[in-house]
Amino acid sequence: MLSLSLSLSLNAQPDPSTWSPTLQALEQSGTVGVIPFQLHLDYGFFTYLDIMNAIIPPPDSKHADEIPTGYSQAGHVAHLNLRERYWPYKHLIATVLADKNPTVRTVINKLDSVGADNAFRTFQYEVLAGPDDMNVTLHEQGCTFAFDFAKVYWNSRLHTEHERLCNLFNEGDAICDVMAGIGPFAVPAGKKKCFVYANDLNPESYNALVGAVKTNKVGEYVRPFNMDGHQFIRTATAELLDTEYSAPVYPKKRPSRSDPNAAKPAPTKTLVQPRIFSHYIMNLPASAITFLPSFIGLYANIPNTSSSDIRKLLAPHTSTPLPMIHVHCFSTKSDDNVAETQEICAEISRQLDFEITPEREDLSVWDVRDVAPKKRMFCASFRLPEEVAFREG
Ligand SMILES: C[S@@+](CC[C@H](N)C(=O)[O-])C[C@H]1O[C@@H](n2cnc3c(N)ncnc32)[C@H](O)[C@@H]1O
Repeated sequence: MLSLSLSLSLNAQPDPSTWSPTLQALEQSGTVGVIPFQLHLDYGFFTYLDIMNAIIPPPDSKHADEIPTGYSQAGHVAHLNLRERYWPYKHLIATVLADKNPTVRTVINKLDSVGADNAFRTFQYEVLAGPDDMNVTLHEQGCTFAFDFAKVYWNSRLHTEHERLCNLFNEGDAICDVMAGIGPFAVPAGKKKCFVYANDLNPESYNALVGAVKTNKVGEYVRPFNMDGHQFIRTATAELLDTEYSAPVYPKKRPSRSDPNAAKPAPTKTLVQPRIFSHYIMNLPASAITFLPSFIGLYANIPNTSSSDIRKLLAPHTSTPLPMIHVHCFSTKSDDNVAETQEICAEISRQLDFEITPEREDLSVWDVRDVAPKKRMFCASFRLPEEVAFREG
């Protein structure tokens, strides 16, 4: 905690020539009187920005950036990404940030860009203020997540994207989350009573996901896996086709826990797990598009199940459409995202060896967020083409 105080006093015989013309006029007309007064302002009075503006030299033409106000927060950890110009002030910035934000206990500075050299998207960091405690607990979409921020990927700035995709899912849908991390799509989808197969290659993410499934009581709906995503797309698809499973749905109001004699209420209905995923999510923007070849011949090469049997599970034989694929990726930035949409479609087409055009009715390219001055994150969503899913080869 810093300490800072400032006293301002008007002396007993103030010099009216130093006053503003308005104050002089008001005093002369007798409307106001001027008396000695001492104003004591301490550290608590000043905001983070007041203090930074007073301490950090103003930007010059070479450094036109502003005082660093941006940070992201995961539980009690605030995560700065300071420009070089602010490095000499980093401990001061961090201390004031922690002092001025009651929910921040630890402030860290990122030392490299997320996952530049690391498949699990974790990062090197230094602690600038507070204890080196990266075990955080946080809440998103009414779910609780506890994890070691040093060992798994997390980004609070993706909360609207997590929510946007979860809003597309309906109760009883089967969802395949190929790079699930600690479960910010999977666990809320499970709360919505979707049947989720959730996977992450990072064993630490998998462990945190298992914990979140337990904490949020979604074990009947979410199954965690720990394997490579390419393989998972195929094994999860085959396993779902081969799995008979249903989950009872109980009335919302459960009897009081304090009454040991209260009987468990009867289920109001039973949800039957579908044999076909409605949605595949692939949030690994640096490389998820390169996982698309795993969808080629997805339904043509299932052990012990012929593709004609699978066709019978799908429209037009039933009301089940082919799955939607949501693949995250990076591209450049423009005002209208037109060139980026074309470029993303071209890359998807190349990976699937099947043309996906921007005009396609089932295609959308969603602008998720800007991640760097010239870099934007997108989510391309499209329905898996029948020709791709059933391609023999
Ligand atoms: C950008 S994070 C997204 C995690 C989560 N979906 C979210 O929104 O927070 C990407 C995740 O992909 C995982 N990952 C990296 N390579 C993978 C692979 N080959 N197969 C499966 N998961 C992988 C990482 O461990 C990381 O948790």
